[in-house]
Amino acid sequence: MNFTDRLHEAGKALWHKSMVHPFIKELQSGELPIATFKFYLLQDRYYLREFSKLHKLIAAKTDNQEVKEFLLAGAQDLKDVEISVRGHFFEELNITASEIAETPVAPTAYNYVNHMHMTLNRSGVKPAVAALLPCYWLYQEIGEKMAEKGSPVSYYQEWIDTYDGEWYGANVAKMLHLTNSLAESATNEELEQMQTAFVRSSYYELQFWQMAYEKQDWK
Ligand SMILES: Cc1ncc(CN)c(N)n1
Repeated sequence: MNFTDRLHEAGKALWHKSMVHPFIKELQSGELPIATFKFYLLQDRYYLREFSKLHKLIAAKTDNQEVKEFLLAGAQDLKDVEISVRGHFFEELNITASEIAETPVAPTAYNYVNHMHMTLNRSGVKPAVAALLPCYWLYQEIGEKMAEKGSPVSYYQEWIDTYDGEWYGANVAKMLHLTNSLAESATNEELEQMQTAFVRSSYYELQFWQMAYEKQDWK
């Protein structure tokens, strides 16, 4: 059993709740209000930028050349592909620069990002890499599942396609490989910290849909 199989098992119940969350169900059926999708995109813009920065921060802290190279390439890839696909959504959905500037980060997006920074600062590289993993892996599972039926709304279909493609799958495979190779040299305490970080990120992935669904604010 790979270490990532153990992680998958630990996150399974939370991942299932993500799969059946109304945000995902309605994205698939096409019933999700565009305003809810826009809210998600605005919060995810903040998230993806921080996620890309985290790749660089973790890369700066590791001596493992393979991990460093993948994280630096991953940070660039996020900008070139996922963030740029989102830029295209922003144009098509008329999300203006002032709308972006005036949108405060919502509590869950803020907490999720803080959790990853905290994991890196308190527990180091191995748990921090495990904290990044659900972002890659859960979206691949959701994208593949949703691609079986597709969505009648073109924006939603485009969103699904991002996570069902070859490029995305190759990055997930690489992240799984790196996590397993880091786990091989980890102490039991580090393995526990990796699992905790993975489960907490899985929790925040679930909360992220809910945040968008209820357009969460600080009130
Ligand atoms: C919150 C979140 N998690 C995961 C992904 C997919 N990389 C994303 N765009 N946003």
